[in-house]
Amino acid sequence: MLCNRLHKVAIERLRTRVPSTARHCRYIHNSDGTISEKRIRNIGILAHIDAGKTTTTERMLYYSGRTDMLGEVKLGNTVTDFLQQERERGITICSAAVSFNWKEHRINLLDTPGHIDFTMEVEQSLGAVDGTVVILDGSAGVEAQTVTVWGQADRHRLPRLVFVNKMDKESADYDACLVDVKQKLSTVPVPLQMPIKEGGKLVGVIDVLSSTKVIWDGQNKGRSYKAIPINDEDLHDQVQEKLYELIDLLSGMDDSLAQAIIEANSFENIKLNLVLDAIRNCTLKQQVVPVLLGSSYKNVGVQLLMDSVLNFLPTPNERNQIYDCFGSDFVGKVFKVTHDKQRGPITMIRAFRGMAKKGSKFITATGGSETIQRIYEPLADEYREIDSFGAGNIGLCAGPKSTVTGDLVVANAAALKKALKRLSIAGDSTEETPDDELLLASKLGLQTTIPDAVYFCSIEPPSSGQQTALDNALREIQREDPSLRIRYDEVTGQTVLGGMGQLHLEIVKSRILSEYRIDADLGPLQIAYKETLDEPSRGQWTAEKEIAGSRQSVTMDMTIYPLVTEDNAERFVLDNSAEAQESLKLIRPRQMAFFRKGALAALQRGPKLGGQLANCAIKLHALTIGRGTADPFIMAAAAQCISSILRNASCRLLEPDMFLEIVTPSEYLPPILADLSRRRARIEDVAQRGSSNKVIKVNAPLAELDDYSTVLRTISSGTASVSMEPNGHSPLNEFDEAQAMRRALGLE
Ligand SMILES: Nc1nc2c(ncn2[C@@H]2O[C@H](COP(=O)(O)OP(=O)(O)OP(=O)(O)O)[C@@H](O)[C@H]2O)c(=O)[nH]1
Repeated sequence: MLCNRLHKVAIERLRTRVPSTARHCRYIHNSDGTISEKRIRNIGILAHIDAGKTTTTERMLYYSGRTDMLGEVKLGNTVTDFLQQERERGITICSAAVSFNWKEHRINLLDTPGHIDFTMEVEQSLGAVDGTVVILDGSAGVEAQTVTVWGQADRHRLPRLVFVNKMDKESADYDACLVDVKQKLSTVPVPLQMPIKEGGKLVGVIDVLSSTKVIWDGQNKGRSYKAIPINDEDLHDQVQEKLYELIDLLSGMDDSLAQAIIEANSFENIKLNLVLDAIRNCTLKQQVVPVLLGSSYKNVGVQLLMDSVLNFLPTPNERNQIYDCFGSDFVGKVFKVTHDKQRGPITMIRAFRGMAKKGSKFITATGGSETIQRIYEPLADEYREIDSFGAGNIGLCAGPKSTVTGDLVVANAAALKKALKRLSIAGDSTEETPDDELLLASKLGLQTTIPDAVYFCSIEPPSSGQQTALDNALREIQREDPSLRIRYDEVTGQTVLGGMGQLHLEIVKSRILSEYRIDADLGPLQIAYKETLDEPSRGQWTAEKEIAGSRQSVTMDMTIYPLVTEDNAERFVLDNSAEAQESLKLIRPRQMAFFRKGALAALQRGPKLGGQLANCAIKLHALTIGRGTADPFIMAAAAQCISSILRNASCRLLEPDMFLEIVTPSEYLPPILADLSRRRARIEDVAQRGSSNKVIKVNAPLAELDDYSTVLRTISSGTASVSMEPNGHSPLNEFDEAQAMRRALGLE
C-alpha cells in the first residue's frame, strides 16, 4: 500500500535531519566563498499584527543553532525586534534581516512589521525575497492586514506558504482557516498537516504526505520531536483520504503526477517524490499554497515549516530572470538602510547578479559612486564580517553614504549602459540623463511606489541650536524609511513631517529622542489632503537671470489638465501638434529631463493647503532655452511656471479615506452602523462570520475616524474589533471642503 511505502521514506526523512546545532555549514559555500544559489532561500514573513512573526522567527533562529536562547516578545528580548521602541511596545516596526543555516541550506529571512503604518517596510522587503511565509493566528483566520500583505505578495508574484500559528489556543480552528484562505485570499490551499490535540493541548501534527504523527515532547524547548506511525485505523483512513484528495487536486495541475496516476491506474503506489515535486511546481507557479500548522509559542511545528521552506519555496535562480540583462555584472537592490552607532549607515543589499566584494564600488540612482568598505552577514543588529556576497544572497554593507532604501545598485556606469542596451531602451543618445536608472527600473518593473502620507505634523527642536542636529537625524531616518516625508514650510518656517499614521509619526519622535537625544516637539496631527483641478488651466512663463556673468533664460507654455484615472497615465506629455514639435525639437534630451523633473516636482504642492496634486497631468506646448542656461535653472523655471498656473486654476481638496473591517457580535450591529453613518461612512458589506459575529466592511473619511477604536470598544462593551488601512482619496463637497480648510488653517 502507498502508505506503508511512504511511511518508511518519510520517517527516514524526518529522522535523518541534519543536526541543527551546526552553526556554520562550510559545505554550502562555493570555492570563491559565495553560496551556491540552489542552497539559498530568501523569504519574507508576513502577517496581520500579532499573528506571531517575531515568535516564529525566534524559534527558527534557535532550532537552527543560530542563537543559544529563545527570546520572547513579552520579555522584550527577541533578536529581530531590536529597536528600543519595538521592545517597549512589543511590536515590529522595522523589518529585520536574519540568516541561518538549516539542513545544508542558507535561509535569509526578513521579519516584517504587521501594523499598517509600516506597510512601506513590507513593500521594500518583498522586493528582496523570492518567497514568503504568511502566518495566520489560528483563532482569527485571515484578518484585514493578512489580505493587504497577500495583495502585496501578489504584486511581487511571490510563491507562498501559509503557517496557521497559535493552534494551541482553545478557540483555534484549522478548518475555518483553510476556508478563509480559499475564500478571502482567492487561492487553493493544500493542507499538508492536521492538528493533534491531547486533553485540549496541541502536542503535534499529522504529516499527511507521510501519514505519520509528528510529536513534540515538550522538553528542551521543542528541539526534539519524533515521527511515529498512526496506529488508530479510523484516523489512518481519514489521513489516507486527505492524501488522496491532495493528490487528486495536484494531478489536475501537474502533468507528471497525472501521468503517474494514469500509469498506476490509482492513487496508490505514487512515489512521495512525485507528490513533493508536484506541490513544489504548483507552489512556484502560484497555483496552490501549502498550508502547515503549529504553535510557535508552545514550540510545536516550526521545524517542519523550515523543511517546507526548503522543499517548496524557490531558489534565487528560479526567479529574477529580469536581471539577465546584467550578465555577470553586479546588480542588487537596497531593501533597507539602518544607522548603526559604531558602524554608521548600513546598506542592506539583495544581490541578483554578480558579486560584491569588500573594497569594491557600485553606482546608485543618484549617479554617485559608493565604496563598500565592509560586508556583514545579517543577524538583526549583530554583525559578522564576510569578504563578499554573490547573486541570490544578502549582504549588509558599510561604506555607502547616500544610498537610500529602494535604490537599484549596479557595478558601474558601463554595466548600466550595457544592460540598457540589452533591453534596447538606450535609444541613439549617448548623453547620460538623470533618468537612466529610473528608465531601467521602470523597464524592469522595479519602481517602488512610496505610499501617500495620510497625516502630517510640524516638528521643532527644543532650541534653535539643535535644528541642524534634528535635520540630520530626520535625514538619516528618512534614508531608512522612505515613507516618512519631510518638507520645509516656507510660510511658517517649520519642518513638516508626513507619515502613514499617528503611530508612524510618534515612533519617529521617540526614535529622535532615544537614538539622537533630541527632545523634539511635534505639532498637532493634521490630515494630509490632496488637491486636484476641475478643468484644464494653461499658462506661459519666462524666467531670466544673470548668474556669474552668464545669462540664463527659459520661456515656456504649458497646460495642467485633469485625468480621469491616474493608473499608468504619463504625468508629463509633449503636445504633438506640428507647431509644438517644431519648438520642442531643439531641446536636448538632458535639458528635457531636467525640465520634466522640475515641472513634476511642482505638482507636489497645491495652492489650497499645500497638498500633493492628484489626478492631473502636464502638457508642454512650447519651450525655449537660452544658450548656456544651466540645468538647475531649467528645473527651477519649470517649477515656477507650474506653481503660477496652479495659483490661477480652480482646485479642489481630496480627503484620505480608510477601509475598515469591523468584527462584532451581532447584537451590537445596529449601534455600530448608526455611529458609522454619523461619520460619513459608506457601508460596502455586512456579512455573517461564524454563528454569532458580523463583519462590516466600510469606507470612511480619515477625518471622521479620530478615536474610532475607543468609541467602538465603548459601543460594543469591548467585544468588537476593527482594522483599518488607507484606501485612496475622494473629493469633498463644498461645505465639507470649507470646514476642512478652516480646521487645517487652525480657524476652528
Ligand atoms: N498562544 C500563543 N501565543 C502566541 C503564539 N505565537 C505568538 N504568540 C504571542 O502573540 C503575541 C504576538 O506575537 P509576535 O511574535 O510579536 O507577533 P508579530 O506578528 O511579530 O507582531 P507584530 O510584528 O507586532 O505585528 C505575543 O504575545 C506572543 O507571545 C502561539 O503560537 N500561541
